[in-house]
Amino acid sequence: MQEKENHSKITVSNVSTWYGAQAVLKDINMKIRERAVTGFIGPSGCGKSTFLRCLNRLNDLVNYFRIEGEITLHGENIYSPDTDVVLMRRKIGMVFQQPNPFPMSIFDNVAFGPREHNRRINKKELEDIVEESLKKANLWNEVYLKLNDSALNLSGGQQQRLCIARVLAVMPEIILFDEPCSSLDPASTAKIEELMTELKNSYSVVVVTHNLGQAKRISDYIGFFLNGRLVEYGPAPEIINSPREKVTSDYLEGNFG
Ligand SMILES: Nc1ncnc2c1ncn2[C@@H]1O[C@H](COP(=O)(O)OP(=O)(O)OP(=O)(O)O)[C@@H](O)[C@H]1O
Repeated sequence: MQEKENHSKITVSNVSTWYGAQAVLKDINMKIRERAVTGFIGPSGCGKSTFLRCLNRLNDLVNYFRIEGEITLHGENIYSPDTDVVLMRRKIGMVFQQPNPFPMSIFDNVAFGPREHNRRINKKELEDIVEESLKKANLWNEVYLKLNDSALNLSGGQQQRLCIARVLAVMPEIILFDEPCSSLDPASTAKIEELMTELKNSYSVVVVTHNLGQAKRISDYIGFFLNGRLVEYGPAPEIINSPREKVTSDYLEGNFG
């Protein structure tokens, strides 16, 4: 079946990675589509998080990490020595497994990035960005009367939506989610899934998930990783209903992992 033409934002070419002597990712090639949810699945330890973190160079923080190959955003290699890493990470935001709000007010959490970006931003501009970001993260109605309260007093699910608002406030193009619901209850999980589905109208969303049900519910494209290789990648209905590889169907049927 011919794949529907869709613009891609990120192109990954021949990416292999190592932690010290341990090879983790092996020759990964893929294009990540614009305005779609791309889900990465696979058993524990297969390299999904490592790969996600390659997409905004978070592994740079590990000094024994090494990468070969190329990852381009709009045709520019993000691993080029000329890359402004701070600017690149603003375009490619990340939401982590554990909600990690800063120990400051709800307002200041969302205002943090825009203030860093533009020291002379005025109060009204900042208030508008905070309101808009909280609305896009479906949190505004729950917090607009207590913007000066500590973010740490919010529930886990609210904290995760605050972290999403914090990413949105710096106007990213791509949002990476690393198992964003693994610490949340089913109701909070449903809200984050709904939000990811809404966000794809304006952003490219990439999500690592252990939860196959979640991958099936929200993904437009799915990549199945095993032992550091991208075994299969394509439109979600094809991967779910007629995977090419037997190992993919075994995983989807819950036979391992
Ligand atoms: N900072 C690190 N230092 C050394 N090894 C690491 C580091 N992070 C991950 N690894 C190793 O790399 C391999 C892939 O891990 P990774 O977390 O990317 O897999 P994963 O598929 O996301 O797993 P999980 O689903 O359990 O989170 C594992 O063997 C892991 O131990």
